[in-house]
Amino acid sequence: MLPPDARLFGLIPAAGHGSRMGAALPKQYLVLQGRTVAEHTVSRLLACERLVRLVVVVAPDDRRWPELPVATAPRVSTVPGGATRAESVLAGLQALTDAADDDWVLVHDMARPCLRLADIEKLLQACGPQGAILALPVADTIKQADAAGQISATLPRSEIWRALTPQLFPIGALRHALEQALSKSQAITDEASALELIGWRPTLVEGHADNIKVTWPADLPLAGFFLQQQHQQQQESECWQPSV
Ligand SMILES: Nc1ccn([C@@H]2O[C@H](COP(=O)(O)OP(=O)(O)OP(=O)(O)O)[C@@H](O)[C@H]2O)c(=O)n1
Ligand SMILES: C[C@](O)(CO)[C@H](O)COP(=O)(O)O
Repeated sequence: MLPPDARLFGLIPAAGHGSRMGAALPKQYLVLQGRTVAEHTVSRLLACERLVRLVVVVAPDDRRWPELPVATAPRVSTVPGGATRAESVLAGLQALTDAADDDWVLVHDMARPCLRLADIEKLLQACGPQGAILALPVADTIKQADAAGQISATLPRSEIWRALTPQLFPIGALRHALEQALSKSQAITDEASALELIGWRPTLVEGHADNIKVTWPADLPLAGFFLQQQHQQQQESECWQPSV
């Protein structure tokens, strides 16, 4: 469990340009259910009342972010990102000047707008001393491919999980691990892999399958469906009255 006396900060890497989406604007500014992906995602994190404040890491040439209502939320601030996700996350950590090394940070992709508050709370509760990440066990059989696109191995499915975000770590440890990985030009695609490189073994916490990362064009209508489904479920639960 997150240490009761530790403060919790949020960090959203949002400095990417969404090349795989191939849209006319960065995917975090595409609209789903009447709001941008960015507004959905930031709102999901701000729903966590334990979050002291939230740093959003934006592209240095981002002119859209300041136009969003969430940009003026009291707990939100921004910092320019870098050329890679890891550099952007490190820039966000360096902006947490009011945080101590033993405070904790929740890193969540701006591209994951369907995150549930219940999953954030589950992560905070299940977190071990070496951090934790939301993840999903895989249902399909996993094949490893060779350079020619042919099967080179079938991996043990019971040991395979798909990493999601948020990913939760002590701020000092994450900053050190990212600095180490970047100084050695080690390719890392999530925060946990940087900690693994310094020998940490973060805890895997099962999340929900609707916490998808909007990456490809086909992900957009799916994320829209999940947002609509979650909104409907919330309305039904608010209207539900226990029978006396
Ligand atoms: N230099 C970068 C690259 C990515 N990200 C962020 O990291 C998250 C996950 O990255 P990804 O889905 O790859 O986003 P993009 O890099 O924008 O997408 P693509 O790789 O298709 O260009 C996104 O919220 C993205 O904005 C970032 O902050 N800084
Ligand atoms: C962090 C992540 O979402 C875990 O699956 C993923 O690694 C991000 O990868 P991306 O290439 O930065 O989208």
